Amino acid sequence: MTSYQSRFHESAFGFAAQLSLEATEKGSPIFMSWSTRVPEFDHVKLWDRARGLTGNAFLWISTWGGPRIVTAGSAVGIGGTGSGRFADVRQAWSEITSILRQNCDLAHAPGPVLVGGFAFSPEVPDSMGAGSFPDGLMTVPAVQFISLPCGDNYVTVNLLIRPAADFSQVLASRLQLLEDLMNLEELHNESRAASSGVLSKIEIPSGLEFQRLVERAVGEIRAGTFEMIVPVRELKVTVDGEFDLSAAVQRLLVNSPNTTVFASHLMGEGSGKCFLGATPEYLVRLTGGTVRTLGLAGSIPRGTVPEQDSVLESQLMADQKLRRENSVVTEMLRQVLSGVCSKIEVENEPKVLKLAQIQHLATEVCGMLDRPSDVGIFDLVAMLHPTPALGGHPRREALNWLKDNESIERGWFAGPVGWVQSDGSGEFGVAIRSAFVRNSEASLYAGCGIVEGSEPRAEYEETQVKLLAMAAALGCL
Ligand SMILES: C=C(O[C@@H]1C=C(C(=O)O)C=C[C@H]1O)C(=O)O
Repeated sequence: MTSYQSRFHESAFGFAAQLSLEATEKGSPIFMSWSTRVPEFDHVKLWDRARGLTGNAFLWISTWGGPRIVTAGSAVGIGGTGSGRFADVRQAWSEITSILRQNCDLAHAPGPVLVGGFAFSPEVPDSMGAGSFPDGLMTVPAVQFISLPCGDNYVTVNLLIRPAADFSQVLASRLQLLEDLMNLEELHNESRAASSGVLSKIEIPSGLEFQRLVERAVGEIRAGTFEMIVPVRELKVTVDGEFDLSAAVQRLLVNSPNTTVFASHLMGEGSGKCFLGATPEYLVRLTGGTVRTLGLAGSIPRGTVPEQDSVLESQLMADQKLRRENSVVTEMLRQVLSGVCSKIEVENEPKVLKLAQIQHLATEVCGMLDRPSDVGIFDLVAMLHPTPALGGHPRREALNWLKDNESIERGWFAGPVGWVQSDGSGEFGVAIRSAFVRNSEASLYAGCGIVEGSEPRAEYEETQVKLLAMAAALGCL
């Protein structure tokens, strides 16, 4: 045991012993979150090691700022089902935070972080079988690593301490896990058979059928059923061997500017399953009562040379159809926030958000919560999801039509994925530009906003462009 590891032991065991006495005296449990500062670490290597050691690992690295997070294992898993999945998690998290105790020798330690995500729609039957992700699953990790924007890095061990119960075995195993995670220099690539080639690629539905779906959607728009809708398609790729998830995350980080890279790995039956992506869109960011959300809709490809790129950018800004798409989304966000916020600010005009292969119209909407103690991040998620950018407008009519007409299960695609801290701050991205990977099979997804005047062929091509980043990351272009 190195000297700092023995310091970890002394400090964490001392704190736990004190809390155990208190819990026994009070006759009720205490949730311990013990943190210490550590040197800078390699997030992707840690995540890879965490999934190898525990099966349950989460990574979040965002260009929106905020913390960079890697977690390992689970101290508490919180499931949520059906349309109440957000409220289920909110309730369980508030129970945990009400019995939370952190060691107070570190003033800025982040405390426990709740990480995970939710399915796009809980109403869709699970055709992915036991391999898929649940309606909602957020985890208080056994061990977490957080890099704060100020440059400080913390490691935290979380543990539920029950009255009159022995905590020492579980704590010792969490500290052992921490030690194993931190010994990165000893990390030899666990022998996972890397994929040696693509065996098959299947479009669901076929390109032609998807274009017909878009055509039907445009017909419904003309008939007045809804104003905007976002059909999604899937690309199922099978490879020989296994996908290299660590390389995929690394590639996303390097090749996807202006996005948040996330990767949630869970133990499946007998093997792991992973949902990962690099999303340019956030559903909600909450800090100190300030809410931010993003209207991201209206897209055009990037140019191959700078002159062509700026011509395309001007076209994007001038296109009335695309501007309308963006304003439908922004208006809904504004309306939702106006129910719970004051001082709402909406940018006058969209900005152009440039990604590697595509550029989007983006309008930020922000406000101050009127009653931050009553309305929290899970309430905001429940109100905002799904925005017209991923469902349609009006919401109910659009979702009903998708349920009857879209031939895939979205799973966690386009659902909220993110993290929350014990003070209620946190962020949820919209999980697009993502894939669900299990063994040798990956499902990549892409959708497109359809409004009056949308052309099926152009929309299909837009989804092709949106699939590129994930396909390149997984090595199956
Ligand atoms: C549905 C997706 O993206 C959404 C649709 C967009 C559009 O149609 O212009 C743009 C950004 C996203 O809100 C996707 O990437 O799959």
